[in-house]
Amino acid sequence: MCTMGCRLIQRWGAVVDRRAATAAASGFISSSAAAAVRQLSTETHPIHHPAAASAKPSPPAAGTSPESVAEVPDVLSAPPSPDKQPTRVTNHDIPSSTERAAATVREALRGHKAQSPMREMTFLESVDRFFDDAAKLTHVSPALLGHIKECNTLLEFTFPILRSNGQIELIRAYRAQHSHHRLPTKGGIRYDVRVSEDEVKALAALMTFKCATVDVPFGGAKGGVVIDRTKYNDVELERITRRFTVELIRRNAIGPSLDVPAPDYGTGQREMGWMKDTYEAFHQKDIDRIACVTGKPINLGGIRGRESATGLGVYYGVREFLARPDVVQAYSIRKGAGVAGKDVVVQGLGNVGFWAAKFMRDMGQARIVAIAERDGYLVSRSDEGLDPTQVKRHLAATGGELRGYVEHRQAEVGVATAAAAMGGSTTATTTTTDTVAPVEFVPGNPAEALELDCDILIPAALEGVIHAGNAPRIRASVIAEAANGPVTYGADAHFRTQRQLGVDRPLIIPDLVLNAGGVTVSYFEWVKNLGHLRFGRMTRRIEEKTMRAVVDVLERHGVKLAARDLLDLQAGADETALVRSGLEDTMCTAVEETWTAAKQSGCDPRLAAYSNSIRKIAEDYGTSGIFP
Ligand SMILES: NC(=O)C1=CN([C@@H]2O[C@H](COP(=O)(O)OP(=O)(O)OC[C@H]3O[C@@H](n4cnc5c(N)ncnc54)[C@H](OP(=O)(O)O)[C@@H]3O)[C@@H](O)[C@H]2O)C=CC1
Ligand SMILES: O=C(O)CCC(=O)C(=O)O
Repeated sequence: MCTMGCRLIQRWGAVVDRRAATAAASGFISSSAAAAVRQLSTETHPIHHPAAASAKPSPPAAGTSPESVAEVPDVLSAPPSPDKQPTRVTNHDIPSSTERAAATVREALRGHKAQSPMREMTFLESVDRFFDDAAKLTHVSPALLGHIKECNTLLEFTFPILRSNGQIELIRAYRAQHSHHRLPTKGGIRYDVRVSEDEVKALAALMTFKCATVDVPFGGAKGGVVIDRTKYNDVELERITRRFTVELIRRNAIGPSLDVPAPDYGTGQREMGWMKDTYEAFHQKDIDRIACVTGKPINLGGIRGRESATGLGVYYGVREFLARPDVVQAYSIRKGAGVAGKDVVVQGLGNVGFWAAKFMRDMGQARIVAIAERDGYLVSRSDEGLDPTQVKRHLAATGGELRGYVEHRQAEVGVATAAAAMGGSTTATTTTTDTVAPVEFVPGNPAEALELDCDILIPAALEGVIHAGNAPRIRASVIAEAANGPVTYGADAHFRTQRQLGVDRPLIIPDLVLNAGGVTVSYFEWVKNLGHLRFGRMTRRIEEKTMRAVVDVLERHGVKLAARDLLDLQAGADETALVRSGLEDTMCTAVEETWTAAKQSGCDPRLAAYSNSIRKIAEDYGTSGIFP
């Protein structure tokens, strides 16, 4: 363990010995592995370090002007700044999975770099720069600001897994815990080849500020496993997930009161179920053990509404910003107030993108004009736009490819039309139309979709997609940050310059506010798990009876209610209704607080959200003091 000011970095090289290999070979929990974990979990690896009386503010990040933004982030080879990165200690050569991952990333970045020759800073530097700019709007002391900004703990480790072909492979993984001012720390687990130290630290910092923005009582964390999940079968993915969980257990980096993971890019309910099951195997005496992770399947203690929460929160957030006449005026929002009738482009139809698109269309009456995925993008020129559910179904059938969607729909509609002509019944998917909406598939670089003419652009895949290189070509009136960090500091600086020049710039609804629905409902799930009771279970029927009595009184006084109103009035709130109500309230409050601060400080919503959260965290330190 080494301490550097307020920052504690813990790293352990993997114990790549025969015993670990045998444990992995046996499909994970062999008795020897269990014994090893038991032994290691008794070691003390304290990760809660509020002590920071000697915290010094970190120096400003390199490249401090928009013009000096560094090269497009090469997440693998970007040189670490010496003041922040202690010498890497590992006890083995670079794992083969990391080498393969590196090759894949370099390949992907080649296309990206060809697109944007501008120099750009890393993700973490970008987050740090936003923090620094926002900090100037607060009256927090430089020393405390330094403490709030730094990542407290970084775990980096490797572990072996046995592939189905009998080969042993080393996997690299991370967990960053950015702040322990509130416990547990909280944040998702990402499975992707681009996962790196810089990325998890940036994402963990965003979690800290996001939780403060929506008043969710957690510190920020984020984890990641460096794999291309498409290259592993389900058995291998389960082994990786379970072994990763054990590596967290042995470092005291998972637990209901310590650190609570959740889904992120490349993971979902399934992985959270495996993590929970693994954690439980080692903590049977802990009555709160299922609160060790959120985003679980409902039958394993998950909560209704978590899967769609981030996307629904995105819709609520956009709706709330666009409902404000002063926002519409300040950013000259095309087509004026409201979501209805707006043209929307979505990048990434995963968990967040799908639900965001669905709610924008179904609840907001927006038109989804384009959807981008890895292999290209779909553009619709019809009045009704794209139906995200149909596109998602196609992606599921093709293993994630948009290619073939147009032909597939044509065939579907053709069959339905023929069936209808023969007097046969039509299916639910085809009753609404008998001709295929004019949809075009544009193969190739999905990033081109970001530059399409639209009202609302929803990047819902990865960070850094709107950068200094393509920012001048973005035509959207609103950029709704469903992903974490999709707009770089360089791009943001470009848009701010536009403002100074009196040119219209997009309203950027920042990630700290807009995608906070996920962690908000994770908080509800955690509370549900600690309470050991489903929300609404004790109240729904009594609410129904009370409302029935009220309706009876109204009817006795001659008030006639329509059947639909009667149903609505008498429905007691179940878990889904309560979760959505809590989510909507949280999002509305966050937008209100953010926009109020933006007006007071004369800044954009991003800096307003950062500065509000910095103030809240500083207030926590002010009242709790600094240990010891
Ligand atoms: N899940 C959550 O609750 C939350 C997630 N977020 C953030 O939202 C973002 C998305 O997360 P999530 O939806 O969970 O992840 P998913 O893995 O569910 O979905 C991501 C989608 O984006 C696609 N994609 C990848 N690269 C590109 C590209 N270049 N162009 C277009 N599409 C692409 C992926 O395709 P493929 O499957 O082929 O890789 C996948 O369909 C991340 O930034 C995450 O941190 C934020 C808050 C909460
Ligand atoms: O649900 C959670 O706890 C975390 C969600 C997350 O990772 C995020 O908001 O980026």
